[in-house]
Amino acid sequence: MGTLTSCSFSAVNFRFRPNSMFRQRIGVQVFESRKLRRNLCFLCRGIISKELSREKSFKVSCISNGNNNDGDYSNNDGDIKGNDNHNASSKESTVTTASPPGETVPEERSTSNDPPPSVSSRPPNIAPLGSAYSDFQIDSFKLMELLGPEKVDPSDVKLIKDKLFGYSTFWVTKEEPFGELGEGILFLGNLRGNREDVFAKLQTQLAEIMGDKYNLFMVEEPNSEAPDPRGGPRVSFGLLRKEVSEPGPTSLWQYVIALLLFLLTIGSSVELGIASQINRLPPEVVKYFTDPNAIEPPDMELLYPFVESALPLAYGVLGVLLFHEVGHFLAAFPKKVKLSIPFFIPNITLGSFGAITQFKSILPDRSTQVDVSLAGPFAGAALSFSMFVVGLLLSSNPDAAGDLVQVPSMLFQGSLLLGLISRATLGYAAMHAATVSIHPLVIAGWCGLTTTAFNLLPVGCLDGGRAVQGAFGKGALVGFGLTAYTLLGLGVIGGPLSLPWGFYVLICQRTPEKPCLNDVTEVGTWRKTAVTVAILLVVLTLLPVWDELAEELALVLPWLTDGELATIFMTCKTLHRLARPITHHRSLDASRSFEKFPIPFYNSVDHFPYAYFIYTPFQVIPSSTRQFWGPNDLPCQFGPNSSDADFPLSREGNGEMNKPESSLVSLVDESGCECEACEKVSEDNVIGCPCMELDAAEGMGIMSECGPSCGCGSECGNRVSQGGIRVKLKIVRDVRKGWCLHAAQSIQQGQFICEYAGELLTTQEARKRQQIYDKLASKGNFSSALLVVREHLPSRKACFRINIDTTRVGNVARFINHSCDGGNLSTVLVRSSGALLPRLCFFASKDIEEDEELTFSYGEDRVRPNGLKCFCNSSLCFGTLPSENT
Ligand SMILES: C[S@@+](CC[C@H](N)C(=O)[O-])C[C@H]1O[C@@H](n2cnc3c(N)ncnc32)[C@H](O)[C@@H]1O
Repeated sequence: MGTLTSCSFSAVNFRFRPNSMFRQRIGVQVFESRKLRRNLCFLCRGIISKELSREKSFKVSCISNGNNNDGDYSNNDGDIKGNDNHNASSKESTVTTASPPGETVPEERSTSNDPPPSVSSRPPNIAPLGSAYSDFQIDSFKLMELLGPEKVDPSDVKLIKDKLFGYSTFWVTKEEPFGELGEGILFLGNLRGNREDVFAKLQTQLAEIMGDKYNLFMVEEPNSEAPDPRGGPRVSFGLLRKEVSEPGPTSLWQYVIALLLFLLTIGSSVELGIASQINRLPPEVVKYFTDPNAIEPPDMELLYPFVESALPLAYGVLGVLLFHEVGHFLAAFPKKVKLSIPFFIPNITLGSFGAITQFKSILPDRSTQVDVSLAGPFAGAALSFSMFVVGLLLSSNPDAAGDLVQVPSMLFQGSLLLGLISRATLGYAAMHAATVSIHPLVIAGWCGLTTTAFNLLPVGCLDGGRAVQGAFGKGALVGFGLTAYTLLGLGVIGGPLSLPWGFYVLICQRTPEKPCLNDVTEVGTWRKTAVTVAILLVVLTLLPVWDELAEELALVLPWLTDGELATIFMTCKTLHRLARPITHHRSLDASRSFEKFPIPFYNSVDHFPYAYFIYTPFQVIPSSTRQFWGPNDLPCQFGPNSSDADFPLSREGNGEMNKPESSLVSLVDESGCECEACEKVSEDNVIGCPCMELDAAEGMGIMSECGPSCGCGSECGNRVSQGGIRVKLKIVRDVRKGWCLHAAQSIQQGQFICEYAGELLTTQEARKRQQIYDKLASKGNFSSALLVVREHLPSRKACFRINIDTTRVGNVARFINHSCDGGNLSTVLVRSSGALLPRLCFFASKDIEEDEELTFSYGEDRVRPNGLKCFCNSSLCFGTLPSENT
């Protein structure tokens, strides 16, 4: 975020200066090269400059090998001259400075009569393939010279040495090349006063002598063997042309790119806002987001209704970006440091990775470098942290309940610092549930703080890298940078974003910042402290809670729905590894150990490992509960083997189920049966309800069992359907019908199979749900299991209607498919004495072989003209599945 750089985008200022001799020979190539350069993208410019740099260093090494005495051409001042000119200019740039009395001059300095390589560079005269090759080689060198950045004028060097430096300021003893491509001059020598005072004086005098032509840098003397006698490092002064050392203006197409990136960042921020509402999104969209290969891309119009509610989060993310950039600009303005427009980097996980902002002028000193670098992230972090804390407070405020979104609580384990703050605010219990409801501001703040932390990593020209370079020097940055890269590479910090971020930095932000004008004066203690604290906070923010995470995951994962588990699966390798055994375990027993025998899933046709639903062995009232479904050996205190107090649906020791009997009465439509025939019966007071015949036609038997009002216990022989499933079953995936219930053993005619257990709904709720199910089923990939049972009162004047929905909460009966010939199961309405409501149970209507599919007839009516296609394969198949008006 708001990362400042002058490296990646800095255009090297090249000037074409052909003289007559070369104008004709290389004019075309130069023109082509310049044209090419204009067409290069701004990222490629860096590469080009590196290529030139390599060429340059080769050239310099040739000179140092002693091939500098008889070159054919010279370009001391950047122009191409003949031999004589070369000699003349060589003389011009020769160091003739005499050492003042008493001053020690190193031997190699005092004998330095050769001009510095940057001033008198020339091509080698090796011509192994003859003169043509030699000409070609020389042309290449000259071409590079011509394309290279403009050098310091030798006449100016002489003037500066004569007028600028002296006994009272700095006594020059040697000159060396300076700058990325050796285009400047570095004056080495002895300091004659306080370095800051001398530097200020030299800068003022330089402006007087040369005007605005050059920048003067104060840098540490390279390879100095001893410190300065006045304390601190020995210094030297570098001279660079202004147009070479300062980045060029922002071009039109850079504005265009910045605009495009900004629009993309708005898009990615809105996308983050939509993704944060994962619990509200249509299931097919969630499935597609979590596993894009699993299903066809859903209609993205489905997301339109979520855009509006995504905006607050998007505004939060964009607000942090804005604060960050404003922070940089506010710190840069008083110091007259110019900044470029920000190039925002969109990112779908955080909304944005921040921005790349270029320095458009040389920084005056290292303190300014620290201040401008830290101001952006500090401003962004201040806003992010405020949003984060306010969001956490709103998360436990009942008035804001409507705005909350649910996220897996384990996501808070992704950051040690933010996780601890969240736990302190939301409480231990909330953070240890499977999901936690939070205000979108928490997500915006979290993303802002994470992005800020990433940008404060001490690497290259990220904000953190530049702050470390300013506070502790370039050497320290190398050490910090290597550590940060290693931690990112190993995934120790940054979680799933560590690699994308590492690549982003390597590609766009790896080069350290250029030196400041005064690159020697150290920053004060408080600035060093601020940088150190910032780096510490970065590590604490990006460090996940590994030990605790593993412990938490063991508790949390089995409680997640399949969609949530799939999301976790995709997040990172560790979570993938931890989620895999849960998925495997789920495919082993659909009943979550509630039944006597495990009921496994088998799928050889597609990739679905199991069907997700909440298991209930008996009828229940609708509730938004969560269910443990993972390996039993996990350290979980809420599993199926736990006490009833912990888990309301657990099996009692005697095999009986806890049934919420008393509340079931309210679910019955007390107005009686609302079917047309029954209504007629009530009005006309005619005895005999045609519904009765309908039930008889459906072949539904009625059976009485002992129940709560009987004195007998659970061992009584007249409680066949109350002891749970006693036959081995399995669930097999079929390519056309979806999941199917099969016998995993041979079953005799008349044997009890299972109850049709699920949620008991009011008729109003049943109708509402059926509408939703029909809509989802019409789009494919959805199977509903809502059954309506009508029972007539003995008076025959009315009938009760019971709606059992096993789609979301149910038992294995939800996998029994329809067969037009009635299948091999019969449905029986079982009434237990003392129980208010009957239960729908399945018995084998014929002998069933092992592996045979268990089916029954869903009914005879087909009221919908375009009903779902039936694949029962029976000779009586009607072609479509039965349907009636719910
Ligand atoms: C109670 S569920 C049965 C389990 C379902 N097959 C599953 O995968 O969850 C009823 C749904 O199964 C499918 N189904 C049941 N019997 C079928 C049949 N004979 N042909 C095609 N689909 C059938 C329909 O999608 C129906 O809505």
